[in-house]
Amino acid sequence: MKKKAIIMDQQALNRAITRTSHEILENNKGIDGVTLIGIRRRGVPLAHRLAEKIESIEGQAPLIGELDITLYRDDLSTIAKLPVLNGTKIDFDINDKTIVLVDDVLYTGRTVRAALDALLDLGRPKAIQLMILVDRGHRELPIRADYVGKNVPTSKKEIIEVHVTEIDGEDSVIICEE
Ligand SMILES: O=P(O)(O)OC[C@H]1O[C@H](OP(=O)(O)OP(=O)(O)O)[C@H](O)[C@@H]1O
Ligand SMILES: O=c1cc[nH]c(=O)[nH]1
Repeated sequence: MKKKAIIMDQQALNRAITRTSHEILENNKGIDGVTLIGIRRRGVPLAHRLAEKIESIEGQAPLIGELDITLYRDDLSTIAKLPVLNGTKIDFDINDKTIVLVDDVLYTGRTVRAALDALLDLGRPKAIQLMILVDRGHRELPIRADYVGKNVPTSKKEIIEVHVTEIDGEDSVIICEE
């Protein structure tokens, strides 16, 4: 994979978090009953950043959970023989909550579909919304994001790499090509 271009630096990523935090608040008329659930791995630090920003704007922090969707991917058989659901941490009742799912990249939509399955096994939320840092197109399922950090038109040969300080030591979004 050759690095082609940096499409978001730390400042751009921060601005996207700030804007989408405002959009989440505006759309839900505040944060009462709203929870953020990050999809592992990089959706989790992004959910924490949104929660911090929302708290700084609203004076109230939303509850945060983490979802590991390994068991629910529809390409599971190609990933591992004995997969384990090892990282789901949702310490609150999701019934009747508005859940904002958070992930770094939206591509085919299969990860989000799996996340919806995983969540609906845990209860009956009032609504589920989707925040994505980078929407690169090429959907294979009828899924769209409610809040988008940046739309990046891509070819299928390209790859979007999201780096976050908490996991990768820096904040950046890079487009790579074969
Ligand atoms: O819309 P999709 O086609 O499902 O692609 C999007 C997913 O792909 C990436 O995860 P990946 O499975 O590559 O693992 P990673 O999180 O370890 O990078 C990314 O973090 C999204 O969760
Ligand atoms: O380009 C892509 C596609 C799926 N997941 C990623 O992280 N990047």
